[in-house]
Amino acid sequence: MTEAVQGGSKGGPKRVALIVAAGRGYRLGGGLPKQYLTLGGRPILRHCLATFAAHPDVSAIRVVIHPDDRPLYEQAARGLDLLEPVPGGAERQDSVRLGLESLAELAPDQVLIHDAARPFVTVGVIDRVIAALDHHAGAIPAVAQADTLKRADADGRITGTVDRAGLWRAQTPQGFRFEAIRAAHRAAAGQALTDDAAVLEAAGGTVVLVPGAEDNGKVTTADDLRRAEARFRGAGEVRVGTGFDVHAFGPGDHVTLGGVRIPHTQGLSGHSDADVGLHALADAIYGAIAAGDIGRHFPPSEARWKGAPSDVFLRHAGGLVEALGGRILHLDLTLICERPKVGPHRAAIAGRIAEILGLDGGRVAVKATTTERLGFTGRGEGIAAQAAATVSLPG
Ligand SMILES: Nc1ccn([C@@H]2O[C@H](COP(=O)(O)OP(=O)(O)OP(=O)(O)O)[C@@H](O)[C@H]2O)c(=O)n1
Ligand SMILES: C[C@](O)(CO)[C@H](O)COP(=O)(O)O
Repeated sequence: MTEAVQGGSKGGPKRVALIVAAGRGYRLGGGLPKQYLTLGGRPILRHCLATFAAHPDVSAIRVVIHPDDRPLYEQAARGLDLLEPVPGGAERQDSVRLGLESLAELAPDQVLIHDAARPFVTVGVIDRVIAALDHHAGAIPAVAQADTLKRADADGRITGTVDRAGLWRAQTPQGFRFEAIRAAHRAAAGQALTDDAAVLEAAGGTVVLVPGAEDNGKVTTADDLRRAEARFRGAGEVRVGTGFDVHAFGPGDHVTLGGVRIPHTQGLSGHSDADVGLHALADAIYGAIAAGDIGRHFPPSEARWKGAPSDVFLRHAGGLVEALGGRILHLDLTLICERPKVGPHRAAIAGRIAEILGLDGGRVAVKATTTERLGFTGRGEGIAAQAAATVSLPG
């Protein structure tokens, strides 16, 4: 992604997600910082990155990392379109401040500050924070305190019962008008505040609560990690989707199939790069998660998709699966044409598809067939593609 930030897909404010991932995870213990531990087959950090990356109203994402974690970060961010990460500081508050300073040159209107250690953030929670920012300088998701609260001394003897009325547990993403929170963080440096709402409050700003989600908990202790892992062991389901697409031949000297440029005596005509293979695959993935089709997400009526490389569409479909906490288990693509000959390019196509989606090569099958000179593909009028996507979703 370029270092210039546009508004969301519907226009409107430039809104950047700032993910803080520079902590060491001392309370959880173990070798690897918790945000890089594997949960459901992916690093914990990857889960929230996928959700923000799939959100249409988030223009860009920056992650704040510990300098020692660069290789771990690269692995977790593989295939996602993110801003260059920046180094964090000793405390969360320092990491947020440094992240905000790094964003200043992009001049966003709003920022959503999120803990990498909250993997189960949902589009719904993000939407509620964003909606509140229309009317307020700051908004955070929170859940009401449901248990009776006790105060105790160092020996565990109760010294009082705290009235829980009006008490809420703060979550992230915490959303703010950018300049307000940046100025507040500068002013609060050295004050040791545990969330960004407290930083804006200290500067006299008003922050409102929106409904959070019990599932949007932070992985802090080994128990939290066990609970998070249990979610993925639950009764998940496997879904299969199919996709089909056709593009007609037109003038040109190459076709793009499965993300690979193949020299040919004609091109394929279409609004985008007419990559019939990637279109069929994207539709198969959308189908598996009942998320509409490629035309709904990327309407041909919109000029910005003219000539677009189709890996954008495929990555988007894969991102939606990730945002649901799911995984693509297998893709099977069949290209149907007399010419060009697909065989010599099959491995390159499979490799490119796996690269776009961050999959192991063994999870992508590419096949080709002719129609024995019958029908429109047989007459050499165009190329057709059909695809199947097998996807697992958490229970
Ligand atoms: N210096 C720090 C400390 C924390 N964080 C991030 O802030 C989030 C919430 O912090 P917390 O759960 O306290 O994480 P850790 O600081 O890693 O945990 P611990 O206090 O147990 O070491 C995490 O995503 C963490 O990576 C950060 O970016 N920089
Ligand atoms: C910001 C936060 O996630 C709000 O609940 C939380 O305060 C950060 O974690 P920490 O454990 O307090 O550092």
